[in-house]
Amino acid sequence: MSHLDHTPSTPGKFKMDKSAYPYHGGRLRWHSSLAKLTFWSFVFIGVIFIFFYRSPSSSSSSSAADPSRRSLRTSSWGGPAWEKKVRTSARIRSRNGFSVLVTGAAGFVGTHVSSALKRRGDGVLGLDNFNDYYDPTLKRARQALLERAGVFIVEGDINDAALLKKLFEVVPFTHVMHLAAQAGVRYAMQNPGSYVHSNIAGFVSLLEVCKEATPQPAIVWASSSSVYGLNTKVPFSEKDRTDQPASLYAATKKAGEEIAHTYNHIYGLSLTGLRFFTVYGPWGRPDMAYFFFTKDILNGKSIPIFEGENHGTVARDFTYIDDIVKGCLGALDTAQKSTGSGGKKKGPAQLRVFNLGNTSPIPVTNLVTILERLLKVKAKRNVMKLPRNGDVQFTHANISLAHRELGYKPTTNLQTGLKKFVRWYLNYYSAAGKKADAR
Ligand SMILES: O=C(O)[C@H]1O[C@H](OP(=O)(O)OP(=O)(O)OC[C@H]2O[C@@H](n3ccc(=O)[nH]c3=O)[C@H](O)[C@@H]2O)[C@H](O)[C@@H](O)[C@@H]1O
Repeated sequence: MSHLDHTPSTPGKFKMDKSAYPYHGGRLRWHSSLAKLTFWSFVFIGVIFIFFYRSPSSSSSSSAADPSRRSLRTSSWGGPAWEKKVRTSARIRSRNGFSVLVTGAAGFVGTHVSSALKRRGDGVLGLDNFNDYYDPTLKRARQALLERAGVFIVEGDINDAALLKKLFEVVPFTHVMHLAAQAGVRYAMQNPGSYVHSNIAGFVSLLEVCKEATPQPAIVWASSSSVYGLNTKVPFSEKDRTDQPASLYAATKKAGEEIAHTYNHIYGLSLTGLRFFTVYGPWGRPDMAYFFFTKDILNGKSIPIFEGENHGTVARDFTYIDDIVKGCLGALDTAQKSTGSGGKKKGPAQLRVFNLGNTSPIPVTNLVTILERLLKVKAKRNVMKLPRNGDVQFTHANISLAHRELGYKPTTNLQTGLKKFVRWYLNYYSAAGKKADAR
């Protein structure tokens, strides 16, 4: 029974008792019809007014019109003060530096990459729609962090072509680091539309604007280890098949790789896809297992630990955020220029895909043991069969291509990386708790 079923019936309050109306004459009926007509006219005018008042203007984020994005605000942009902020944030401060548009800048990887670029003197402008797929206060805290570093995040959606065009008018970006996406493997069963909206429509919207830009930027973007899907050949190499995705999330990332091929082929856009392997670390994503395991272990809640058929090990090639950031910067630094301009291809352009993993898969049960040691709390383990909702049993990256071409060399093992995560987690949430107590 839903709680609505418990709503008390209050006939005395809500039921109209006919006897309470003393008038039944013809004149009064005429009066009441006139009153009804006036009333409904007002309602009609009111509805029209509300409709026009609330419909988004061309300068607001289209995300607000799409409930699947769950963007919390209608952003507004434009105007001299806003343009000045955009320009200042994107200004290059080192010799041979880049000006980079980072989409998904308030996200986990986006925040780390933005601050690393800014630190070395590149110009960085962020773009993020601040949707509420997970706690937006964490995204706002990351935004505050970047603001202190001099990175401005424009609030808007990658599907907002007018906004993207405006950004390229204001700044001739040399590079785009495209990290905005609907992440998470299992959530795709709950909200498939949001994956299509961000990972496919959003990516195309961005590429359409990039291809028209003069100069065209070079684009580095986040694909995913999940594209290997049901591939059983390990370690996963870029040459392996990726045509058996196990989740819609994986399918949209795979689609992204094909879309990248098309825009490279037709328009001469330089495109580099990075297949991230289960990235973790400080300022991470609360929807990921290492993050909510930490929370639940501390709260004494049991944690679901997946295992394969016949108690088979479920393992991931967990990769620490600082290593991923180095891989992203390596990809930007080695990206060649796009060859087209104003929507026309002038010659062949670079098209690349790299694995960015750690090359040492760790069973999820070991991850939990490390967390128990770091948190000094025993986990309540609830071992269960890997549900059929998109998860694969095992990931393992072959990173020799990224090593050769990008100089990528991960140096952080899971024990060390989780130690840094736990330190951040305890600090961040104890500070947040103190703030809440003070309110
Ligand atoms: O590598 C990637 O490309 C992907 O990595 C993660 O996906 P996933 O590896 O599934 O990361 P988690 O959701 O944190 O799961 C980690 C491990 O914990 C396991 N798990 C997850 C949830 C749970 O309740 N119990 C459990 O045992 C999963 O099966 C998996 O083996 C990210 O969520 C994706 O956005 C990303 O694209």
